[in-house]
Amino acid sequence: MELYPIYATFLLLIIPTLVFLLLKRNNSMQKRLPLPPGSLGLPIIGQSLQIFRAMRANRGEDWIRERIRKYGAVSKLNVFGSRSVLLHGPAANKFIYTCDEKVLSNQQPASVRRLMGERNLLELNGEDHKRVRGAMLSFLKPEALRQSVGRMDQEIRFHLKHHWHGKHEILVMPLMKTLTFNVICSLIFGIERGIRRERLVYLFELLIDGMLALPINLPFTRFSRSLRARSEIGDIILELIREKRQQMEKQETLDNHQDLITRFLSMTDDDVANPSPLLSDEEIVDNCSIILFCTKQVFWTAFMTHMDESIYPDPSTFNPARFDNQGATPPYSFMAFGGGPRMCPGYEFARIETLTMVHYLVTRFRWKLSLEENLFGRAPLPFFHQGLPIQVKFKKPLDDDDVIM
Ligand code: HEM
Repeated sequence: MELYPIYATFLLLIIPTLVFLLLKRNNSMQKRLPLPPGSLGLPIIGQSLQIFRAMRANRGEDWIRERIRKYGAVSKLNVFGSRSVLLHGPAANKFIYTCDEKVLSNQQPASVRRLMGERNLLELNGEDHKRVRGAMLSFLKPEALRQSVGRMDQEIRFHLKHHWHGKHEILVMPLMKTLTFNVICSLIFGIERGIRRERLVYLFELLIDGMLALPINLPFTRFSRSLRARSEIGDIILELIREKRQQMEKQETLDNHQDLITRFLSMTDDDVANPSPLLSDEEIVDNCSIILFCTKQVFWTAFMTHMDESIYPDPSTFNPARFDNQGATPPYSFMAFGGGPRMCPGYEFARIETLTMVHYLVTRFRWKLSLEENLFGRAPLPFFHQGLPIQVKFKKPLDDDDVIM
């Protein structure tokens, strides 16, 4: 195998729009094929610090643009100890999402693999990828999601009642993170509100923080704290698996659509005489963890394609309608949810959650921005300065009956 795409997880956190491919290690092929232009920088460090610095100063896009200007749409670089390739544009997006996995296979940097687990969907290829993705989609496809909309709605109403009602000003960004986490905890993990949910929130923050740190595993580093958090998250999910299995054995839980873990546990392979679980416990742990990571809206694979003026004129103006008519743009130009066999399986889930929230915002609230200028940055994850404060007024408060406690 010659080129490995580093899936969005780590580097795409910090380099919107880009997919990095590990350069081939096959020496004989290297002799025959020239490497793309670009420098690899210092050993191990490569361009990592430059990228971090640019991101922190909110100049990540400029850094990438400059690199593309200097070396073209395909260039080599060295990030976090991995020799990599930066690809840009719809043709590159198409290549990444459609090419044969013998040419290009999904693989994340070793540090990300340690944090996210070897068996998460982003790591899997071929039959394993198809099997696990199929299991996940059996829960996330629109027909199945119909059964979850009610609970999503409850979580959103509960959230509005507890975090928005009675307030004059709220910070949108942290609250939206809280809401997303609670929806995922309810629908994916099947965890009730309470101490275990709160512990999981805390641990996930540590986990994500470590993914943005240099991967040095010493007792005092962010990376090592993140590894410890990952281990505890794994224990919590394993505990949930044990509890749900017991419930299922006692037939206390018959609805295998109640959450994703229960769904996974209810699925077996095709061997009718002697069926085995479709997913191992390790696969359940890794894939539930990766969902939480995915929903922290960290995939910016195509950021630079979306900012390409030749495809989307005036790209910095707020105009979501520009993505409505995808027939008018070249294929693989709208990449917010990826494409091809790795297209985001949570697309409908995210859409329903967004629409439900927007429904309540429009029908129950009026709001206006508190700051004249709401500065947007990346550090390296995207964020609004001061958390995007808004002033809210209720048109029609939710009744107590609306919220199921
Ligand atoms: C607005 C919210 C979301 C956005 C913008 C988003 C974006 C993306 C993108 C761009 C990819 C493909 C990345 C690549 O191939 O390099 C992806 C993959 C994925 N997403 Fe999402 N996602 C969102 C929400 C969700 C949700 C709610 C879930 C689950 C409930 C989810 C689960 C996944 C998984 C498991 C993958 C890996 C798919 C595979 O490798 O086959 N995402 N997402």
